[in-house]
Amino acid sequence: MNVLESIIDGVRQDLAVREAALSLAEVKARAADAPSPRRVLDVLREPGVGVIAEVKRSSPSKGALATIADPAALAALYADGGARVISVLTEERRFGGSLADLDAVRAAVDVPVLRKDFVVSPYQVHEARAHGADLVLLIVAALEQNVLHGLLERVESLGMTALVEVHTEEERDRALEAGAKVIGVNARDLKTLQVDRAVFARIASNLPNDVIRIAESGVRGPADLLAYAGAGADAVLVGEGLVTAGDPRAAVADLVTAGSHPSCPRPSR
Ligand SMILES: O=P(O)(O)OC[C@@H](O)[C@@H](O)c1c[nH]c2ccccc12
Repeated sequence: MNVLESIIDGVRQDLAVREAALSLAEVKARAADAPSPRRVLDVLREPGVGVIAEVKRSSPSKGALATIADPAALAALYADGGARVISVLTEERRFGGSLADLDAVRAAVDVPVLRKDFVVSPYQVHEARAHGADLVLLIVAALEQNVLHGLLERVESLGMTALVEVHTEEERDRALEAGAKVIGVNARDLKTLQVDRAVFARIASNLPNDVIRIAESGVRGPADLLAYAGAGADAVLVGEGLVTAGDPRAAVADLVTAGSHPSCPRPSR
């Protein structure tokens, strides 16, 4: 079993517990009662390279990164620093996240919020909406093509936006075939956990013009943002570099400043 498969194993076990506690019908009813999702595509198309700031306590590759006793306070600092979107990991076993974190962050900020998890079932999509998510991550490597299609349609039918994550050319083609409007290229291979920042340039270079491109993982500071910008990124998704920063607001602001400076390479589309 590779790392991704073993993470998904645990995710399915935890999901079974939640499904036994709360029916799909009840989750759907809660999702229907939730305030409407925000319009994410417009936010991601604003000028300059955007920053998606992640609430991330730990990871399978690095172990514990930060305690984050108050995820709402961290998210508020991120938003204050100029983050366009806040990403909240809700996977518990490897990343130390929870749906309670998502609730707390949702209540603390006005910017769009991403539910970052290993989504394999429609239940999790309705759950994301019920907890106020505006975006949902779908990882192509974790999904059969027909399941990817179905989940993407469900995300959009609830008014949310799918961030469709790829790591290879084949996965990129599958994301496009499924109708992805926002594609995240993860520099980290979830099967081996190795980071290779060059993957973004290779995979993002021949995406259709109207697809929004997010560079995920490995951003340590403004220089990495500028490199991804030069390869056509509309936004970068940053976790470790922000949760380990002494001043997360300033760390986000430094990235935002680099991404909006006139010398920053702009997506020429
Ligand atoms: O901490 P980093 O290197 O800045 O990476 C953030 C983000 O890209 C990473 O957390 C991530 C990307 N795709 C994922 C899928 C599941 C869990 C986590 C992720």
